[in-house]
Amino acid sequence: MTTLAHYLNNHAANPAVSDVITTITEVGKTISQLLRKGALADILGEAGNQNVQGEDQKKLDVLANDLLLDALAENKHCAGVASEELDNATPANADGSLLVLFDPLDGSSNIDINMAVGTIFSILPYQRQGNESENADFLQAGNQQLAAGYLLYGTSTMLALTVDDNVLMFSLDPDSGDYVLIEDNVQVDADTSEYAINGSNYRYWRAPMQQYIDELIAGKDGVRGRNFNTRWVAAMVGDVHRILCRGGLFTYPFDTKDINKPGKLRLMYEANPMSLLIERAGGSATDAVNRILDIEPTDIHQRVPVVLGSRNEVNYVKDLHVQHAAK
Ligand SMILES: O=P(O)(O)OC[C@H]1O[C@](O)(COP(=O)(O)O)[C@@H](O)[C@@H]1O
Ligand SMILES: [Mg+2]
Ligand SMILES: [Mg+2]
Repeated sequence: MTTLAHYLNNHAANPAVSDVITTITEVGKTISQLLRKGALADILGEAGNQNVQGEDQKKLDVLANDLLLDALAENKHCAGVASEELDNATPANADGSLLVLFDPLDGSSNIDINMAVGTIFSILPYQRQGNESENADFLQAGNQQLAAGYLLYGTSTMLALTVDDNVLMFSLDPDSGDYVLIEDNVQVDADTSEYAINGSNYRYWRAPMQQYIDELIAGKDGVRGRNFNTRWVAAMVGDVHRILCRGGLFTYPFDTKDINKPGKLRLMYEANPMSLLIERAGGSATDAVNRILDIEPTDIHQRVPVVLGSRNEVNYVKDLHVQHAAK
């Protein structure tokens, strides 16, 4: 049996990165325990505030954010954190060599209905050690990430982690409190017949995305010549986890529902970490055309359209977008 602690001590290259991963995953245990208690822990419902993005915060969004913030402030390697729930990045230890970004609670609309939620994290190098970190320090492309992953609080708690080019899956043993390695070198199938999208936004999508979904719905009677199946967890962690387990395509595409939001998902603490996991597992991650990991960020909370998963299917979507642009 290989535990996360054993793996990080014996196989991971960067001890500072390992230490920060340990801090995040320890907080994950606390969040997991709170979720198991559910309503009995008074963690459900609204917090009564909005975050910087104008979204109503749930109690658990705030709680998970505070737990991560407090724990990372104590970690000497962490120079600063940026979070979905914080207006600006918060400096931690000026001598730290790492910056940590997180979505403390992904899938907030699932909290109150006892469905899967998660925590997504990304670790970047900090270049200006000895100074207090600020927003600009975080504005690095996703290809600079040193490690990334998510905790999925589902029927069991799982950790998907990418570090040193490897993608690993761990399961939290509730008895021992250890994350136990269940899969090394996770790979995503290149082909799939399963896709995830919030179809209620159809009328707001661009023509190539509408065409793509029309083709999938036509199934064996259309140009694709085979049937496709829809799955939608309403938490990106859940949908990406399914893709790491059995392939698939996940998209939250560009839409015109709100002209101020060119996509729902956030680049720095949702799309980038998930893209690193998916690419390292042999899949693809794009904004429909461009590689997400090469996007140069301009804002820690910027949004981006996301199309990721099995690479032949992601390429199919990209080709449709390129063809439409050439018309
Ligand atoms: O409400 P919708 O349109 O189904 O959107 C669901 C998407 O929004 C998100 O919940 C956004 O994340 P947060 O819950 O962290 O804001 C994604 O995880 C998920 O894929
Ligand atoms: Mg999220
Ligand atoms: Mg969130």
